[in-house]
This record gives sequence, C-alpha cells and structure tokens, in this order.
Amino acid sequence: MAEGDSNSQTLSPALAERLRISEIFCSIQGESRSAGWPTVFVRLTGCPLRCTWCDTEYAFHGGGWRSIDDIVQEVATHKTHHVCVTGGEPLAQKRCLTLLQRLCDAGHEVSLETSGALDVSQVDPRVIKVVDLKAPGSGEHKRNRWQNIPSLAPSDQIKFVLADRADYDWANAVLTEHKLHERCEVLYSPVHGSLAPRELAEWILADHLPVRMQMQLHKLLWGDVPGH
Ligand SMILES: C[S@@+](CC[C@H](N)C(=O)[O-])C[C@H]1O[C@@H](n2cnc3c(N)ncnc32)[C@H](O)[C@@H]1O
Ligand SMILES: Nc1nc2[nH]cc(C(=O)O)c2c(=O)[nH]1
Ligand code: SF4
Ligand SMILES: [Mg+2]
Repeated sequence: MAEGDSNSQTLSPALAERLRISEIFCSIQGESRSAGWPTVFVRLTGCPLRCTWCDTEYAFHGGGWRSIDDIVQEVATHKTHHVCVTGGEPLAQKRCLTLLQRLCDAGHEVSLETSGALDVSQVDPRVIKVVDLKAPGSGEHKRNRWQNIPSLAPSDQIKFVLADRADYDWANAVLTEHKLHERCEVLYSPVHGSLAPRELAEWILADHLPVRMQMQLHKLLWGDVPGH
C-alpha cells in the first residue's frame, strides 16, 4: 500500500498528520493584498477542478507525503513572517485545516488561496482567505460554492480571474447582486497572457468599480516558471 493511502486509524498520530505536498518555496508574494511580501509558499498536490487557464497543472499529481511537523519546520527555515498555503486545491486535503492552524500557532501571518469550490467555514479565523469566484471562461463556474460568501470576514478577499470581456461583465453582475465589496476587498485579475492588463484597468476605471486590480507580480519578475 502506498504511504499515506492507508486507513489513518492504523497509523501512528505523526503519520496520520501527513499531507501530499507538491513544493515548498520562498518567493515574493505575487497575488492578493499581500503582494510584495517575502513569503513561503506551501503548495498542496491535487485539485478537483480543471480551469482552462490554470498555471499550476504540475500540482495536479505527484509531490510527496510530508508530516505537518516537518512542513512547519521547513517553513521556519525560510525566516519569513508570511506564509501562503495554495495548490492545487489545498482544501481538497482535509488535514490542510490542521496545517493552517499549526502555521498560525507558530506565529506566521497565513493566507490561503482557494478555488471557492469547497467549504471554507472550518478554516481557522486567523487565516486570511483569498477565495476565487470562477468566471465562465475558466470552464468551472458551475463549481462556485455560493454558501462560502457569508463565511468571509472583512480581512478576507474575493478574487475574479478574468479571461475576456464576457468574464468581466459576469463578474460585475455577481459583484452587484451579492454586494461583495461591502463584505471584503474584491480583486479583479487578468488571466495571464489572455486579457491585456491595461484593457482591464481601463474597464474598471470607466465603470468606477469598487474593486482592486491585481496582476501576478511574480510573472513580471520571473516569467511563468514553477518555484516562483
Ligand atoms: C493556482 S491557484 C491555486 C489555489 C486554488 N486552486 C485557486 O484556484 O484559487 C492560485 C491562484 O492562481 C490563479 N491563477 C491560476 N492560473 C492563472 C492564470 N493563468 N492567470 C492568472 N491567475 C491565475 C488562480 O485563479 C488562483 O487565484
Ligand atoms: N510568487 C507567487 N505568488 C503567488 N501567490 C499565489 C500563488 C499561487 O500559486 O497560489 C503564487 C505563486 O505561485 N507565486
Ligand atoms: S482551481 Fe486552482 S489549481 Fe485547480 S485548476 Fe483552477 S486555478 Fe488550477
Ligand atoms: Mg501560482
């Protein structure tokens, strides 16, 4: 039996606390309100979605099983205050909730990048949740879990990643219908290489939208390469 696939009742507590990890690396946070901070990224393997434009398909499979103790220790070696838990879809592994708690207990400012397709209500309230609402251009808009919206605090963020004008119009309709900007910060980001950032900026200004534009800073710095 592959390590980590077995029934957790038969494992010692340390082994039962394992997560499948694609990579742990230190970079400049490129997304969300925390953009610019030196940050350690913990990328969990696996995702039940298949966004057409996903830049992290390499995290759908592979990686290795790591204990939560081991992950927290490796994060500490990078000496950063900020930690970002991402994937793949981090919440697809239930023990992600424990990892988030443990990283907060260790004194880090922890953010979670999540697709918005899974329940976020059990995430430690100290964690900053960055929750995507998938637009039609992703091919995964039917997976949006609208019940997540009431779980979001003012310190969380909702993110729309937009491939074209049709996605932008869809996001505006959702923004208005759910009054999202009254709940937390709302981010509009272009799909890298698909929607010209300047075009999105001009639409936001023309429409006087109460949203925050963002671009993936790490791709400006390093291009579209893993490990950054
Ligand atoms: C790779 S995902 C991992 C976390 C989670 N599965 C999710 O979708 O939020 C992290 C962030 O990268 C964004 N992203 C992925 N591919 C992108 C692309 N080609 N252009 C812009 N943002 C992208 C996602 O929308 C998400 O906000
Ligand atoms: N530098 C950098 N910042 C990021 N912020 C969110 C990322 C992600 O893949 O979730 C990411 C990433 O992959 N790299
Ligand atoms: S949910 Fe996130 S990791 Fe999964 S396919 Fe979409 S962008 Fe990629
Ligand atoms: Mg990324």
